[in-house]
Amino acid sequence: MQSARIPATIISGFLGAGKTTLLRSLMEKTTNKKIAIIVNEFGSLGFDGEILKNCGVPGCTEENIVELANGCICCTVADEFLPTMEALLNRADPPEHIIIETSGLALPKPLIKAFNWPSIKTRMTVDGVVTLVDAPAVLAGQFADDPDAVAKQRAADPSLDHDNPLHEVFEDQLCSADLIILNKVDLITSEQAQQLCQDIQKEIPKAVKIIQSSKGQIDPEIVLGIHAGAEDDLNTRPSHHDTEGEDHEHDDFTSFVVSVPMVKDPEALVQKLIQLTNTHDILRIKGYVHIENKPMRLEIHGVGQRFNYHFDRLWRKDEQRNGNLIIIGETGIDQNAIQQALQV
Ligand SMILES: Nc1nc2c(ncn2[C@@H]2O[C@H](COP(=O)(O)OP(=O)(O)OP(=O)(O)O)[C@@H](O)[C@H]2O)c(=O)[nH]1
Repeated sequence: MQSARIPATIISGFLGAGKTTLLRSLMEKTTNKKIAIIVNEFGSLGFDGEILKNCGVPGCTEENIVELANGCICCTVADEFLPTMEALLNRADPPEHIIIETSGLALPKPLIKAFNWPSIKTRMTVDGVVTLVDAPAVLAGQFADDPDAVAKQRAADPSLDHDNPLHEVFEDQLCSADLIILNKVDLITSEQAQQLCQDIQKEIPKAVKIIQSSKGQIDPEIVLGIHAGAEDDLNTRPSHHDTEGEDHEHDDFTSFVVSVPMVKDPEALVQKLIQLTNTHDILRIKGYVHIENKPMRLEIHGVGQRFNYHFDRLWRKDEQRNGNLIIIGETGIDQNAIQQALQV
């Protein structure tokens, strides 16, 4: 008799939608199961993994968290993802559930397909693809297509369907989902949330449950235990990756790390970052900064023009108090100008 397959949950959602926050909340609330986490990042610094390892939740240990940084998981499936999964499965004491946080730019479908790889197909199944949506970002039109531009493009080349790479990633992440979480509803009205749920339902080809949340506060029973078997159900999940092959949206985005000297006033730094976000095509900023006379490091998050920060932990004695910010933006962004602006 074949033994039960280990379920895996894929958490998808655009940059800054709240994936790490949800993951942390799921780990906090799930104490009866041995969960392993795979965290994938577009940038080269393992920032999300660092947050989880420092969050103090008992299940979030070094051993349980595997980081796959430097590229989107959907492009490195064979080289990195599959060996990582095999290593987890071959542990003497394998996990009972695996949660994979994809990078905000990853297209979920190639990852779902990887579960049909012979070495893991008989031992694992995709329990569900959960896609987080940043409600205020959608409301602000961040993922909107420009219908006129699309029409013109289609006339020139019928194989193209969109002019906005953000929309393509957004659409792919929605179309792959078994469950959609409209997150950050604390920042919008309930009428706006309802309207967004209706708008999202129109974007996707099948009926998918959409739930609302703030800070990823959701009962883990809803998120873990969907029993979708997504790898056997690929045809209902249309993706731009199906037609574009390896040459897909990631070419439109870039990521780099800027070092930031010690800062006197966090608020002044945030104002500068907002200004940079207004003048350059920056989508996401995250990292740690050294604040003058403060023994703790400052964790900063910028999602579009919305920034927040808090002191996360004491600098360690053996640690250089280097400030580093990961910047993710559209290709062609002026890295030198951004780096220079942050040196003063
Ligand atoms: N107001 C509000 N803020 C939220 C919510 N969920 C997450 N955030 C904040 O949004 C920022 C980004 O959250 P993350 O959980 O790091 O988002 P992410 O999707 O993991 O980000 P990437 O991995 O960079 O794509 C952080 O500052 C969070 O505190 C929410 O429901 N409401």
